[in-house]
Amino acid sequence: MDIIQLKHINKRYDDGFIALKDINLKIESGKFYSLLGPSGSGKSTILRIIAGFTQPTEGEVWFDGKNITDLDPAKRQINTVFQNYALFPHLNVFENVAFGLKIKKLPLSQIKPKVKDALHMVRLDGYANREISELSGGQQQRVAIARAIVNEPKVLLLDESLSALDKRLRKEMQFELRAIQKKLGITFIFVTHDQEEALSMSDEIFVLNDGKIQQNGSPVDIYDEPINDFVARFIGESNLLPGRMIQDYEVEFANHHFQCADAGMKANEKVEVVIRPEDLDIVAPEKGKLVATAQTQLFLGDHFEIKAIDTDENEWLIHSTNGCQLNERIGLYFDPEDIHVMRQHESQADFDARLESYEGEESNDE
Ligand SMILES: Nc1ncnc2c1ncn2[C@@H]1O[C@H](COP(=O)(O)OP(=O)(O)OP(=O)(O)O)[C@@H](O)[C@H]1O
Repeated sequence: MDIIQLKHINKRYDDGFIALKDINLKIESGKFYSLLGPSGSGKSTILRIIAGFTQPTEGEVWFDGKNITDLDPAKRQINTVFQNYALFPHLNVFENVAFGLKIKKLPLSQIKPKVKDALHMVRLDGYANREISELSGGQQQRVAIARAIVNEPKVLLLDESLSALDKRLRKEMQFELRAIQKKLGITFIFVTHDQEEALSMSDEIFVLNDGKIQQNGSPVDIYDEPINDFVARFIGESNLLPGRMIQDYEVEFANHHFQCADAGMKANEKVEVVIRPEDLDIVAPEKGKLVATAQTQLFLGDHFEIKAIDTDENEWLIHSTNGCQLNERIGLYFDPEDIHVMRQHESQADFDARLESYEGEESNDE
């Protein structure tokens, strides 16, 4: 069931800047979503519109079957965890978590067990009397989550809320957040510009750029079938080459013809081809689909990262468990289903039309 729906949301800020352009999205209950995009793409604006802190210029926000576009943020069953956690430094852990319940004038006899449960959920049993300044970054993050979940929201919004943590702690909190979401069974909407974070945590990702949703789908869909070159470049590393459709299931690039898994484009249509670095294997030159010369090689612990130039002068990035010698002639091997074909140089209007038909197909599938 959809818990949140944004319908044709546009946002123009007071200075005339258009931050969101016709945003439509559906959020189901009980799932983990990410809004993923570069800085300035409009992620936080979407979150603030869902929370009610920012009003859309046009469009509607629906929650649980009701239009809540004009509803006061405090009356929405939605809580937000901000990037800086916004904890009260002069209050201890218990008081921070209890704050919202006290505002609601709940008696202490009801507040106490609720705070205890929330602290247990984020594995901070026994920390109730600690001062905020006596906590690590990860613990502060967990207090902020406890403070949000103690209100029993149906949706929790998290705005870049792991970005202040160091890399190791961030990884730990990614697992923890996912575990908390599963345990609570409520919807999380997580804003991040980190594609690895979004891929590893989410049931579904919305990729944003320039105030528009570029693609939405499961992490695997988005990684394996990027809809345009922005998504292909933004999500993971890619080899992107210009090509041409010969016929269904046959494409030309790097001056060769290849079998591929794509159909439905016109013969001769210009396309862009994506092959992920980990889908390339290094083989003997006579066994390769292309022949290339290795230029650089880095050992990254569990694989080699190799750059090579093929006989048509295209540069390739390869992630392989086999290394090679510099300047060695190598064969590059890939399967037809590892070739992802996208239309080339689409105008914005063509892109929008295709996105619309793609979204139409998705809703037909439901
Ligand atoms: N109050 C405002 N007035 C004018 N422009 C704004 C305002 N708030 C945000 N913007 C602009 O709207 C665009 C989207 O901002 P938003 O904060 O939603 O992006 P974001 O994707 O969350 O970026 P970041 O990852 O840097 O937080 C940016 O270009 C930003 O400068």
